[in-house]
Amino acid sequence: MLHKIINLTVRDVRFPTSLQQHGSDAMHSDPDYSAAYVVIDTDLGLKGFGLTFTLGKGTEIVVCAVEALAGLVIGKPLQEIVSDFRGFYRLLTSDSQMRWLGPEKGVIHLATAAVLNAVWDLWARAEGKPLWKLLVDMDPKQIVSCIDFRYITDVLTEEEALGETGFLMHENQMLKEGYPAYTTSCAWLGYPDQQLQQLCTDALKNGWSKFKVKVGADLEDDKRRCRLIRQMIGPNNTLMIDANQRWDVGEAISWVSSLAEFKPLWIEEPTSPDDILGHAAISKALAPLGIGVATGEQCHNRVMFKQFLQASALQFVQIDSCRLGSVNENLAVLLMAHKYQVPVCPHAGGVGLCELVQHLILFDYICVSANLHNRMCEYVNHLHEHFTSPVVIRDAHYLPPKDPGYSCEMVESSVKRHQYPEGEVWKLHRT
Ligand SMILES: C[C@H](O)[C@@H](O)CC(=O)C(=O)O
Ligand SMILES: [Mg+2]
Repeated sequence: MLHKIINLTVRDVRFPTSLQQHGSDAMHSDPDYSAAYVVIDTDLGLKGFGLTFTLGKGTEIVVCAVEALAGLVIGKPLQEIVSDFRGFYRLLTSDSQMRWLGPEKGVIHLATAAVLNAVWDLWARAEGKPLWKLLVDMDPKQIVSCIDFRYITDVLTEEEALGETGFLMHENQMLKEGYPAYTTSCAWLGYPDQQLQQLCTDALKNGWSKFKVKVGADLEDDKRRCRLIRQMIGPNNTLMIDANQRWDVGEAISWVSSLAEFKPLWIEEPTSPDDILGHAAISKALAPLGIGVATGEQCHNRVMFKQFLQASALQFVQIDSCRLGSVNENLAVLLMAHKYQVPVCPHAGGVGLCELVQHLILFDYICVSANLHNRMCEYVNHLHEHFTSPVVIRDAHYLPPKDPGYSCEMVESSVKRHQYPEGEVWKLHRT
């Protein structure tokens, strides 16, 4: 723990996923899965790796924001950071000049996530544990000491939070069976029906039973695609639909009502991610149809999640390891979701997100929720080969990672090839 941070580098790493429409949805028709990839060096040689997920062009802006935050990290001993992690989170999010860019939202918060993810990775490596195990082994007081309770004490105080964690059940069950997953990889919006059918057939053979379909661009297309998938997966498997913020509130209600015959468990991001009362209205209108509302991948911070929960505006909380202020802020959301008894189903559609978020949901199950009803973690099957400790999926379950850290170290040759604009992959695509 005597490691002192002596340097922080950040690189713009992009994958040309849009060429084959991987990751496409009703609002993001050309998504190049990308990351602002952070490496922190320490005086004793140990490194920490972190990232935040972005799409193509936006990455360069996040890289600038990470560079702006670097000065707050370099020179700090790891021990000093983790012995007052709440204070360090505040230092990064409350800098009196940079907070004007957020506060705690947008580019500056994505950058905060990248930096803090690297610090958590460093801490877990220093302890020789995968991050989920580092969290599970902490006593509840230490967990709670990592959380900034500013703006959420009307819903969750520090004392209450102590009572929401610490069951320590089911670790062995997770090690044996893993955490249930669903797949989004069969039905990105830009995939033709034939590809969708083929991918769905393969997924069923590989034991998948929960599927998410992108919707929202054209109602007739949505009906055809949902019918196709429902016919293939049968009545007992689970279907979810995701509109990526395409509709106004009234439109969301009528559009989703016309897809109700396909029995989706949830409609994800039906409207603007900032419209809490709009989500509440949609939730209320769709409840009689048995369809819940899921959101979170573009929910800025714990304060927004608090209000979504207070307003009964969502029935599934989708935490994101790179949108919120890293583990610290995600812990706050997990504990608030538990208080409201709303299931957490993490978002993972992006590069590195599966690798990261599996740690958080394992902690949630083992120490907070102890419940698997209507709970599952998203899985997408792209780009795992670029990580040194890629996720391991068995029978549609995430197996707990064993390597020390937060699983987001990238293979250095992959980083070099995909670095924008000088990597060889991008030289090829620009000629
Ligand atoms: C642009 C991303 O692929 C997005 O569509 C992911 C997403 O909404 C999800 O995984 O859910
Ligand atoms: Mg989504």
